[in-house]
Amino acid sequence: MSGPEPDLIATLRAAFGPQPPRFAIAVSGGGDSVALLHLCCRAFPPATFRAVTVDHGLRKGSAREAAMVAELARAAGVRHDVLRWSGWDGQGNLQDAARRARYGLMRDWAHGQGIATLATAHTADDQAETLLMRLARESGVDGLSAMAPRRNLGGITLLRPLLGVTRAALRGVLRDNGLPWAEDPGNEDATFARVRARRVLAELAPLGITAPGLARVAAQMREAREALERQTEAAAREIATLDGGDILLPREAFHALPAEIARRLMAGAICWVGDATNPPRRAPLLALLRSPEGTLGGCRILPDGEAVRITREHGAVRDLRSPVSDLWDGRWRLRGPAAGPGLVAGALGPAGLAQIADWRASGRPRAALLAGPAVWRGGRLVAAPLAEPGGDWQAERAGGLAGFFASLLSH
Ligand SMILES: Nc1ncnc2c1ncn2[C@@H]1O[C@H](COP(=O)(O)OP(=O)(O)OP(=O)(O)O)[C@@H](O)[C@H]1O
Repeated sequence: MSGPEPDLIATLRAAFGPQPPRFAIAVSGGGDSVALLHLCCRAFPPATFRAVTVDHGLRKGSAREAAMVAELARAAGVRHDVLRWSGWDGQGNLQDAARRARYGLMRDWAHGQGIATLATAHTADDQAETLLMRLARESGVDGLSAMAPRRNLGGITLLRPLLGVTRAALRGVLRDNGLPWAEDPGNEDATFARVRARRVLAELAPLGITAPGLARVAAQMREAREALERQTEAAAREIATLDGGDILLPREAFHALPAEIARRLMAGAICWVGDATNPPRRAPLLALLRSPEGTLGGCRILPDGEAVRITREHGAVRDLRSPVSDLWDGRWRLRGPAAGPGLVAGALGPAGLAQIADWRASGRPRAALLAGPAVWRGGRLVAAPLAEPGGDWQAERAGGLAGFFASLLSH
Protein backbone atom coordinates (compact mmCIF):
# COMPACT_ATOMS: atom_id res chain seq x y z
CA MET A 1 0.00 0.00 0.00
CA SER A 2 1.48 3.36 -0.99
CA GLY A 3 0.36 6.87 -1.93
CA PRO A 4 -2.12 8.69 0.27
CA GLU A 5 -3.98 5.54 1.35
CA PRO A 6 -2.28 5.03 4.75
CA ASP A 7 -3.06 8.64 5.70
CA LEU A 8 -6.67 8.23 4.63
CA ILE A 9 -7.00 5.05 6.69
CA ALA A 10 -5.55 6.88 9.69
CA THR A 11 -8.06 9.70 9.09
CA LEU A 12 -10.92 7.20 9.17
CA ARG A 13 -9.68 5.46 12.31
CA ALA A 14 -9.35 8.82 14.04
CA ALA A 15 -12.88 9.84 13.00
CA PHE A 16 -14.49 6.63 14.23
CA GLY A 17 -12.40 6.50 17.41
CA PRO A 18 -10.39 3.66 18.89
CA GLN A 19 -13.42 1.43 19.40
CA PRO A 20 -15.72 2.03 16.45
CA PRO A 21 -19.39 1.78 17.37
CA ARG A 22 -21.72 -0.49 15.40
CA PHE A 23 -21.60 1.51 12.22
CA ALA A 24 -22.69 1.51 8.61
CA ILE A 25 -21.60 3.47 5.57
CA ALA A 26 -23.91 5.07 3.02
CA VAL A 27 -22.70 4.08 -0.44
CA SER A 28 -24.46 5.60 -3.44
CA GLY A 29 -22.14 4.04 -5.99
CA GLY A 30 -20.53 7.43 -6.73
CA GLY A 31 -16.74 7.72 -6.58
CA ASP A 32 -16.56 9.24 -3.11
CA SER A 33 -18.62 6.61 -1.37
CA VAL A 34 -17.07 3.68 -3.26
CA ALA A 35 -13.70 5.00 -2.04
CA LEU A 36 -15.13 5.21 1.50
CA LEU A 37 -16.18 1.56 1.24
CA HIS A 38 -12.72 0.54 0.10
CA LEU A 39 -10.94 2.58 2.79
CA CYS A 40 -13.22 1.30 5.55
CA CYS A 41 -12.36 -2.25 4.50
CA ARG A 42 -8.70 -1.36 4.98
CA ALA A 43 -9.26 0.45 8.27
CA PHE A 44 -11.65 -2.03 9.95
CA PRO A 45 -12.47 -5.73 9.62
CA PRO A 46 -15.14 -5.85 6.86
CA ALA A 47 -17.38 -8.14 8.91
CA THR A 48 -17.67 -5.48 11.64
CA PHE A 49 -19.60 -2.87 9.66
CA ARG A 50 -22.43 -2.65 7.14
CA ALA A 51 -23.15 -0.77 3.92
CA VAL A 52 -26.43 0.61 2.66
CA THR A 53 -27.62 2.03 -0.67
CA VAL A 54 -30.84 3.87 -1.36
CA ASP A 55 -32.23 3.17 -4.83
CA HIS A 56 -34.44 6.17 -5.59
CA GLY A 57 -35.62 4.57 -8.81
CA LEU A 58 -35.59 8.02 -10.42
CA ARG A 59 -33.34 7.44 -13.37
CA LYS A 60 -32.37 4.58 -15.61
CA GLY A 61 -29.42 2.74 -14.19
CA SER A 62 -30.09 3.36 -10.49
CA ALA A 63 -30.83 -0.33 -9.90
CA ARG A 64 -27.64 -1.22 -11.79
CA GLU A 65 -25.64 1.15 -9.55
CA ALA A 66 -27.11 -0.43 -6.43
CA ALA A 67 -26.20 -3.85 -7.85
CA MET A 68 -22.65 -2.64 -8.50
CA VAL A 69 -22.31 -1.57 -4.85
CA ALA A 70 -23.82 -4.90 -3.75
CA GLU A 71 -21.18 -6.74 -5.75
CA LEU A 72 -18.31 -4.61 -4.41
CA ALA A 73 -19.54 -5.12 -0.84
CA ARG A 74 -20.00 -8.86 -1.35
CA ALA A 75 -16.47 -9.20 -2.76
CA ALA A 76 -15.10 -7.29 0.21
CA GLY A 77 -17.08 -9.32 2.78
CA VAL A 78 -19.29 -6.39 3.89
CA ARG A 79 -23.00 -6.98 4.49
CA HIS A 80 -24.99 -4.67 2.23
CA ASP A 81 -28.65 -3.70 1.97
CA VAL A 82 -30.54 -1.81 -0.72
CA LEU A 83 -33.45 0.37 0.38
CA ARG A 84 -35.96 1.35 -2.27
CA TRP A 85 -37.84 4.61 -2.42
CA SER A 86 -41.06 4.94 -4.29
CA GLY A 87 -42.71 7.66 -2.30
CA TRP A 88 -42.62 10.80 -4.45
CA ASP A 89 -46.04 12.35 -4.74
CA GLY A 90 -45.00 14.71 -7.54
CA GLN A 91 -45.18 17.71 -5.17
CA GLY A 92 -42.40 20.20 -4.45
CA ASN A 93 -38.72 19.86 -5.27
CA LEU A 94 -37.77 16.34 -6.32
CA GLN A 95 -34.11 16.62 -5.22
CA ASP A 96 -35.19 17.79 -1.83
CA ALA A 97 -37.85 15.12 -1.45
CA ALA A 98 -35.38 12.41 -2.52
CA ARG A 99 -32.78 13.64 -0.09
CA ARG A 100 -35.19 13.74 2.83
CA ALA A 101 -36.52 10.32 1.93
CA ARG A 102 -32.98 8.95 1.67
CA TYR A 103 -32.00 10.12 5.14
CA GLY A 104 -35.32 8.93 6.56
CA LEU A 105 -34.95 5.46 5.02
CA MET A 106 -31.35 5.11 6.17
CA ARG A 107 -32.21 6.32 9.69
CA ASP A 108 -35.07 3.85 10.05
CA TRP A 109 -32.95 1.07 8.62
CA ALA A 110 -30.11 1.86 11.07
CA HIS A 111 -32.54 1.86 14.01
CA GLY A 112 -33.89 -1.50 12.89
CA GLN A 113 -30.39 -2.97 12.60
CA GLY A 114 -29.14 -1.63 15.93
CA ILE A 115 -26.62 0.60 14.16
CA ALA A 116 -25.53 3.66 16.11
CA THR A 117 -23.46 5.51 13.53
CA LEU A 118 -23.92 6.06 9.82
CA ALA A 119 -21.04 7.51 7.80
CA THR A 120 -21.36 9.36 4.52
CA ALA A 121 -18.58 10.23 2.06
CA HIS A 122 -18.93 14.01 1.98
CA THR A 123 -15.54 15.45 0.97
CA ALA A 124 -13.58 18.67 1.39
CA ASP A 125 -14.93 19.67 -2.04
CA ASP A 126 -18.53 19.23 -0.83
CA GLN A 127 -17.61 21.30 2.23
CA ALA A 128 -16.03 24.07 0.14
CA GLU A 129 -19.04 24.17 -2.21
CA THR A 130 -21.36 24.39 0.79
CA LEU A 131 -19.31 27.27 2.20
CA LEU A 132 -19.48 29.15 -1.12
CA MET A 133 -23.24 28.65 -1.29
CA ARG A 134 -23.55 29.95 2.27
CA LEU A 135 -21.53 33.04 1.34
CA ALA A 136 -24.16 33.72 -1.29
CA ARG A 137 -26.73 33.69 1.52
CA GLU A 138 -24.62 36.14 3.55
CA SER A 139 -24.38 33.58 6.36
CA GLY A 140 -22.67 34.28 9.63
CA VAL A 141 -20.39 32.03 11.65
CA ASP A 142 -22.94 29.21 11.92
CA GLY A 143 -23.67 29.01 8.20
CA LEU A 144 -20.01 29.29 7.29
CA SER A 145 -19.17 26.38 9.56
CA ALA A 146 -20.91 24.42 6.75
CA MET A 147 -21.43 20.70 7.36
CA ALA A 148 -20.77 19.27 10.81
CA PRO A 149 -18.31 16.37 11.03
CA ARG A 150 -20.98 14.65 13.12
CA ARG A 151 -24.58 15.35 13.83
CA ASN A 152 -27.65 13.70 15.24
CA LEU A 153 -30.01 12.13 12.72
CA GLY A 154 -33.08 11.06 14.68
CA GLY A 155 -31.09 9.23 17.35
CA ILE A 156 -28.36 7.99 14.98
CA THR A 157 -24.97 9.70 14.74
CA LEU A 158 -24.35 10.86 11.20
CA LEU A 159 -20.60 10.93 10.70
CA ARG A 160 -18.73 12.66 7.86
CA PRO A 161 -15.22 11.34 8.29
CA LEU A 162 -13.86 12.58 4.93
CA LEU A 163 -14.67 16.30 5.22
CA GLY A 164 -10.96 17.13 5.13
CA VAL A 165 -10.18 14.83 2.18
CA THR A 166 -10.39 15.99 -1.44
CA ARG A 167 -12.39 14.31 -4.16
CA ALA A 168 -9.16 14.12 -6.17
CA ALA A 169 -7.46 12.08 -3.43
CA LEU A 170 -10.41 9.67 -3.40
CA ARG A 171 -10.35 9.38 -7.19
CA GLY A 172 -6.66 8.45 -6.79
CA VAL A 173 -7.64 5.63 -4.43
CA LEU A 174 -10.22 4.36 -6.93
CA ARG A 175 -7.74 4.40 -9.80
CA ASP A 176 -4.92 2.79 -7.79
CA ASN A 177 -7.24 -0.06 -6.84
CA GLY A 178 -9.04 -0.42 -10.17
CA LEU A 179 -12.42 0.20 -8.56
CA PRO A 180 -15.52 0.99 -10.62
CA TRP A 181 -17.90 3.81 -9.77
CA ALA A 182 -20.93 5.51 -11.27
CA GLU A 183 -20.86 9.11 -12.44
CA ASP A 184 -23.97 11.03 -11.37
CA PRO A 185 -25.30 12.95 -14.42
CA GLY A 186 -26.60 15.57 -11.96
CA ASN A 187 -22.96 16.58 -11.38
CA GLU A 188 -22.98 18.35 -14.75
CA ASP A 189 -26.36 20.02 -14.38
CA ALA A 190 -25.72 23.75 -13.91
CA THR A 191 -29.28 24.34 -12.72
CA PHE A 192 -27.98 23.07 -9.36
CA ALA A 193 -26.29 25.73 -7.23
CA ARG A 194 -23.82 23.08 -6.06
CA VAL A 195 -22.64 22.39 -9.60
CA ARG A 196 -22.19 26.12 -10.24
CA ALA A 197 -20.26 26.43 -6.95
CA ARG A 198 -18.00 23.56 -8.05
CA ARG A 199 -17.21 25.33 -11.30
CA VAL A 200 -16.54 28.65 -9.58
CA LEU A 201 -14.29 26.95 -7.06
CA ALA A 202 -12.08 25.69 -9.86
CA GLU A 203 -11.75 29.31 -11.09
CA LEU A 204 -10.62 30.55 -7.68
CA ALA A 205 -7.32 28.64 -7.62
CA PRO A 206 -5.29 31.66 -8.88
CA LEU A 207 -6.37 33.49 -5.71
CA GLY A 208 -5.09 30.61 -3.60
CA ILE A 209 -8.64 29.60 -2.73
CA THR A 210 -8.89 25.82 -2.80
CA ALA A 211 -11.27 23.14 -1.59
CA PRO A 212 -9.05 21.95 1.30
CA GLY A 213 -8.39 25.59 2.25
CA LEU A 214 -12.09 26.41 2.38
CA ALA A 215 -12.77 23.17 4.28
CA ARG A 216 -10.24 24.35 6.89
CA VAL A 217 -11.97 27.74 7.05
CA ALA A 218 -15.22 25.87 7.73
CA ALA A 219 -13.51 23.87 10.49
CA GLN A 220 -12.26 27.12 12.09
CA MET A 221 -15.76 28.57 11.86
CA ARG A 222 -17.09 25.49 13.62
CA GLU A 223 -14.67 26.05 16.50
CA ALA A 224 -15.68 29.70 16.67
CA ARG A 225 -19.32 28.65 16.61
CA GLU A 226 -18.82 26.26 19.49
CA ALA A 227 -17.09 28.98 21.52
CA LEU A 228 -19.96 31.40 20.84
CA GLU A 229 -22.51 28.77 21.79
CA ARG A 230 -20.76 28.21 25.09
CA GLN A 231 -20.68 31.91 25.77
CA THR A 232 -24.39 32.09 24.98
CA GLU A 233 -25.09 29.22 27.34
CA ALA A 234 -23.08 30.93 30.08
CA ALA A 235 -25.04 34.16 29.53
CA ALA A 236 -28.31 32.22 29.68
CA ARG A 237 -27.30 30.59 32.96
CA GLU A 238 -26.58 34.02 34.35
CA ILE A 239 -29.69 35.90 33.28
CA ALA A 240 -32.47 33.62 31.95
CA THR A 241 -35.31 32.32 34.08
CA LEU A 242 -38.22 30.03 33.34
CA ASP A 243 -41.82 30.93 34.09
CA GLY A 244 -44.24 28.17 33.14
CA GLY A 245 -42.89 27.35 29.69
CA ASP A 246 -41.67 30.87 28.98
CA ILE A 247 -38.17 32.26 29.02
CA LEU A 248 -37.68 35.60 30.75
CA LEU A 249 -34.65 37.75 29.97
CA PRO A 250 -34.04 40.82 32.14
CA ARG A 251 -33.92 43.63 29.61
CA GLU A 252 -30.95 45.54 30.97
CA ALA A 253 -28.70 42.51 31.30
CA PHE A 254 -29.86 41.22 27.91
CA HIS A 255 -29.03 44.46 26.11
CA ALA A 256 -25.65 44.63 27.82
CA LEU A 257 -24.62 41.36 26.11
CA PRO A 258 -22.44 41.52 22.97
CA ALA A 259 -24.82 41.74 19.99
CA GLU A 260 -23.85 38.31 18.65
CA ILE A 261 -24.54 36.66 22.01
CA ALA A 262 -27.83 38.53 22.48
CA ARG A 263 -28.96 37.41 19.00
CA ARG A 264 -28.05 33.81 19.72
CA LEU A 265 -29.77 33.87 23.08
CA MET A 266 -32.97 35.28 21.60
CA ALA A 267 -32.87 32.83 18.67
CA GLY A 268 -32.23 29.95 21.09
CA ALA A 269 -35.11 30.99 23.33
CA ILE A 270 -37.44 31.21 20.33
CA CYS A 271 -36.36 27.76 19.13
CA TRP A 272 -36.80 26.20 22.55
CA VAL A 273 -40.14 27.80 23.40
CA GLY A 274 -41.43 27.17 19.87
CA ASP A 275 -40.02 23.62 19.82
CA ALA A 276 -38.35 24.35 16.46
CA THR A 277 -35.30 22.69 14.98
CA ASN A 278 -34.26 25.53 12.69
CA PRO A 279 -33.34 28.93 14.10
CA PRO A 280 -35.35 31.95 12.96
CA ARG A 281 -34.04 33.79 9.92
CA ARG A 282 -31.63 36.62 10.54
CA ALA A 283 -33.56 39.57 9.10
CA PRO A 284 -36.78 39.06 11.10
CA LEU A 285 -34.69 38.27 14.19
CA LEU A 286 -32.84 41.58 13.87
CA ALA A 287 -36.13 43.41 13.31
CA LEU A 288 -37.56 41.77 16.41
CA LEU A 289 -34.57 42.76 18.51
CA ARG A 290 -35.12 46.36 17.48
CA SER A 291 -38.79 46.42 18.45
CA PRO A 292 -40.34 46.05 21.89
CA GLU A 293 -42.51 43.12 20.86
CA GLY A 294 -43.43 40.86 17.98
CA THR A 295 -43.96 37.30 16.82
CA LEU A 296 -41.40 34.94 15.34
CA GLY A 297 -40.95 31.18 14.99
CA GLY A 298 -44.30 30.35 16.60
CA CYS A 299 -43.48 32.55 19.61
CA ARG A 300 -44.64 35.89 20.95
CA ILE A 301 -42.05 38.18 22.40
CA LEU A 302 -43.39 40.84 24.72
CA PRO A 303 -42.26 43.16 27.50
CA ASP A 304 -42.95 41.90 31.01
CA GLY A 305 -41.95 44.34 33.74
CA GLU A 306 -38.19 44.66 33.64
CA ALA A 307 -37.87 41.62 31.39
CA VAL A 308 -38.56 40.37 27.88
CA ARG A 309 -40.86 37.35 27.84
CA ILE A 310 -40.62 34.72 25.12
CA THR A 311 -43.85 32.78 25.11
CA ARG A 312 -45.66 30.47 22.69
CA GLU A 313 -47.91 32.10 20.14
CA HIS A 314 -51.50 31.04 20.64
CA GLY A 315 -52.11 30.79 16.89
CA ALA A 316 -49.38 28.13 16.63
CA VAL A 317 -51.08 25.76 19.09
CA ARG A 318 -54.74 26.73 18.77
CA ASP A 319 -55.80 23.45 17.15
CA LEU A 320 -53.33 21.15 18.83
CA ARG A 321 -55.08 18.34 20.73
CA SER A 322 -53.58 15.18 22.20
CA PRO A 323 -54.37 12.61 24.88
CA VAL A 324 -53.44 13.99 28.32
CA SER A 325 -50.88 11.20 28.70
CA ASP A 326 -48.91 12.44 25.64
CA LEU A 327 -46.45 15.30 25.53
CA TRP A 328 -48.57 18.26 24.40
CA ASP A 329 -47.01 20.64 21.87
CA GLY A 330 -43.88 18.49 22.04
CA ARG A 331 -43.01 19.86 25.46
CA TRP A 332 -45.74 19.82 28.13
CA ARG A 333 -46.28 16.94 30.53
CA LEU A 334 -49.61 17.03 32.33
CA ARG A 335 -50.14 15.26 35.63
CA GLY A 336 -53.38 15.04 37.49
CA PRO A 337 -55.96 12.80 39.13
CA ALA A 338 -56.40 9.45 37.33
CA ALA A 339 -57.04 10.43 33.73
CA GLY A 340 -60.70 9.76 33.03
CA PRO A 341 -62.08 8.94 29.60
CA GLY A 342 -62.37 11.72 27.07
CA LEU A 343 -59.76 13.99 28.62
CA VAL A 344 -57.58 15.79 26.11
CA ALA A 345 -54.78 18.33 26.32
CA GLY A 346 -55.20 21.51 24.31
CA ALA A 347 -54.40 25.20 24.49
CA LEU A 348 -56.34 27.19 27.07
CA GLY A 349 -57.29 29.80 24.45
CA PRO A 350 -59.72 32.68 24.94
CA ALA A 351 -62.67 30.33 25.55
CA GLY A 352 -60.83 28.63 28.40
CA LEU A 353 -59.45 31.83 29.87
CA ALA A 354 -62.94 33.34 29.96
CA GLN A 355 -63.93 30.58 32.40
CA ILE A 356 -61.24 31.55 34.91
CA ALA A 357 -62.25 34.53 36.95
CA ASP A 358 -58.96 35.22 38.73
CA TRP A 359 -56.33 34.26 36.15
CA ARG A 360 -54.49 37.50 36.94
CA ALA A 361 -53.57 35.99 40.31
CA SER A 362 -51.23 33.65 38.41
CA GLY A 363 -49.01 36.69 37.69
CA ARG A 364 -48.75 35.66 34.04
CA PRO A 365 -49.78 37.80 31.10
CA ARG A 366 -52.84 36.87 29.09
CA ALA A 367 -50.78 36.01 25.97
CA ALA A 368 -48.74 33.44 27.88
CA LEU A 369 -51.83 31.79 29.37
CA LEU A 370 -53.72 31.56 26.06
CA ALA A 371 -51.00 29.34 24.55
CA GLY A 372 -50.49 27.33 27.74
CA PRO A 373 -51.72 23.77 28.22
CA ALA A 374 -55.18 23.00 29.56
CA VAL A 375 -57.17 19.83 30.19
CA TRP A 376 -60.46 19.59 28.33
CA ARG A 377 -63.36 17.18 28.22
CA GLY A 378 -65.25 17.96 25.06
CA GLY A 379 -65.84 21.71 25.15
CA ARG A 380 -65.62 21.82 28.94
CA LEU A 381 -62.51 23.12 30.68
CA VAL A 382 -61.29 20.68 33.35
CA ALA A 383 -58.03 22.35 34.40
CA ALA A 384 -55.67 25.16 33.45
CA PRO A 385 -52.55 24.53 35.47
CA LEU A 386 -50.70 27.71 34.43
CA ALA A 387 -53.66 30.03 34.94
CA GLU A 388 -54.73 28.37 38.20
CA PRO A 389 -51.58 27.05 39.85
CA GLY A 390 -52.07 24.83 42.88
CA GLY A 391 -55.01 22.89 41.43
CA ASP A 392 -55.34 19.12 40.91
CA TRP A 393 -53.46 19.21 37.63
CA GLN A 394 -49.86 20.26 37.14
CA ALA A 395 -48.10 21.10 33.89
CA GLU A 396 -44.41 20.54 33.63
CA ARG A 397 -42.24 21.89 30.82
CA ALA A 398 -40.21 18.87 29.65
CA GLY A 399 -36.49 19.41 30.15
CA GLY A 400 -36.99 22.48 32.33
CA LEU A 401 -34.48 25.31 32.42
CA ALA A 402 -31.58 22.83 32.18
CA GLY A 403 -33.08 21.64 28.88
CA PHE A 404 -33.07 25.21 27.61
CA PHE A 405 -29.40 25.67 28.51
CA ALA A 406 -28.49 22.39 26.81
CA SER A 407 -30.44 23.37 23.67
CA LEU A 408 -28.08 26.31 23.16
CA LEU A 409 -25.17 23.99 22.39
CA SER A 410 -24.85 22.00 19.14
CA HIS A 411 -25.00 18.29 19.65
N1 LIG B 1 -28.56 6.89 -2.90
C1 LIG B 1 -27.70 6.87 -1.89
N2 LIG B 1 -27.54 5.75 -1.15
C2 LIG B 1 -26.67 5.72 -0.12
N3 LIG B 1 -25.89 6.76 0.23
C3 LIG B 1 -26.01 7.89 -0.46
C4 LIG B 1 -26.91 8.03 -1.55
N4 LIG B 1 -26.78 9.27 -2.05
C5 LIG B 1 -25.86 9.89 -1.31
N5 LIG B 1 -25.38 9.08 -0.34
C6 LIG B 1 -24.36 9.38 0.69
O1 LIG B 1 -24.29 10.77 0.88
C7 LIG B 1 -23.00 11.25 0.48
C8 LIG B 1 -23.17 12.62 -0.13
O2 LIG B 1 -23.85 12.53 -1.34
P1 LIG B 1 -24.66 13.75 -1.89
O3 LIG B 1 -23.81 14.98 -1.79
O4 LIG B 1 -25.24 13.37 -3.20
O5 LIG B 1 -25.77 13.70 -0.79
P2 LIG B 1 -26.62 14.82 -0.15
O6 LIG B 1 -27.64 14.07 0.60
O7 LIG B 1 -27.05 15.78 -1.21
O8 LIG B 1 -25.70 15.52 0.86
P3 LIG B 1 -26.15 16.72 1.75
O9 LIG B 1 -26.30 16.13 3.12
O10 LIG B 1 -25.00 17.64 1.61
O11 LIG B 1 -27.40 17.27 1.16
C9 LIG B 1 -22.50 10.20 -0.46
O12 LIG B 1 -21.09 10.24 -0.56
C10 LIG B 1 -22.98 8.94 0.18
O13 LIG B 1 -22.19 8.60 1.31
